[in-house]
Amino acid sequence: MKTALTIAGSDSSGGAGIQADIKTMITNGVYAMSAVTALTAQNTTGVTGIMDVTGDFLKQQLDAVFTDIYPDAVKIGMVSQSELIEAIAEKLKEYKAKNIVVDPVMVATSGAKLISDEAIDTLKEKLLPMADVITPNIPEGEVLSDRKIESPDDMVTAAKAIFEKYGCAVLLKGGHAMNDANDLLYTEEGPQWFYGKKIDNPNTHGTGCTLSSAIASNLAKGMSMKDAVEKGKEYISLALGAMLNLGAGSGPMNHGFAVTTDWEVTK
Ligand SMILES: Nc1ncnc2c1ncn2[C@@H]1O[C@H](COP(=O)(O)OP(=O)(O)O)[C@@H](O)[C@H]1O
Ligand SMILES: Cc1ncc(COP(=O)(O)OP(=O)(O)O)c(N)n1
Repeated sequence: MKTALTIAGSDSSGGAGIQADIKTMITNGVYAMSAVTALTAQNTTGVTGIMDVTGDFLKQQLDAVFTDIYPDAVKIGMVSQSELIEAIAEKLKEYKAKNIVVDPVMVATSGAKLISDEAIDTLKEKLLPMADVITPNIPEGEVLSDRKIESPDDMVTAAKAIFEKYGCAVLLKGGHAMNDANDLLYTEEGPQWFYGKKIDNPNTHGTGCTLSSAIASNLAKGMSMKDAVEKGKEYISLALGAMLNLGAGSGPMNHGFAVTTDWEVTK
């Protein structure tokens, strides 16, 4: 069985963060492991508290994982402090991690800031150059490219700028800010659009975490970047399309839409 590691924050409501990542990895057929960067007290209406782990403890978790069950892919999500980003960069280098997917999580849909300004600089300097692919949404793409993104043409210009700056593939996600759920992958082969029908579902909590984990799972299984993105997008469309409706705010998706509840022990 192929293996994947998520390095991210815990979402107590289970819709985003580590919990979304693990559900996604299981449903996509890989063995899931985690290194927790922070605990959040969070539900579908917002984030009420964040408690970061220490850099040393994050390193301990990464040592424990990499020296025992080596991950075929690594997904990185919420990392709010520079010290933690530096710890991740050091360990990924030490263990020669492969298939690194960085979701540069900055602000939750509910409006909570999930990274310090100083840590954004460290992310740019230390982690993005190590990534195989980064998956910013439109506001994150604006921060990384230093330009406004207001149209599909702007998406191409911004993704190219990020690709050239950090030397990794860029999947700029159109989901939240544009009319359609069209995402743009920029690689050394240039731009490629992945078109998606916008699903009329207000429950989009954790879409970014979920897509990046699906892509990491697909890379772990040996897919090309294009296939990993295409299949990842299919997965998120099905999870959103399952129309789960939980909580008072923007609720979670049904990550396990393909999991059956009527299994039986065969004798
Ligand atoms: N309503 C929707 N219908 C279909 N796909 C969506 C919808 N909202 C987001 N997506 C898709 O979910 C993925 C995550 O994108 P996005 O929601 O922009 O990320 P983030 O959670 O980081 O803001 C993208 O593939 C995007 O196109
Ligand atoms: C612990 C934690 N990590 C990441 C996020 C943000 O998740 P994302 O997938 O970008 O989803 P939305 O916040 O846009 O719904 C989070 N909320 N919590």
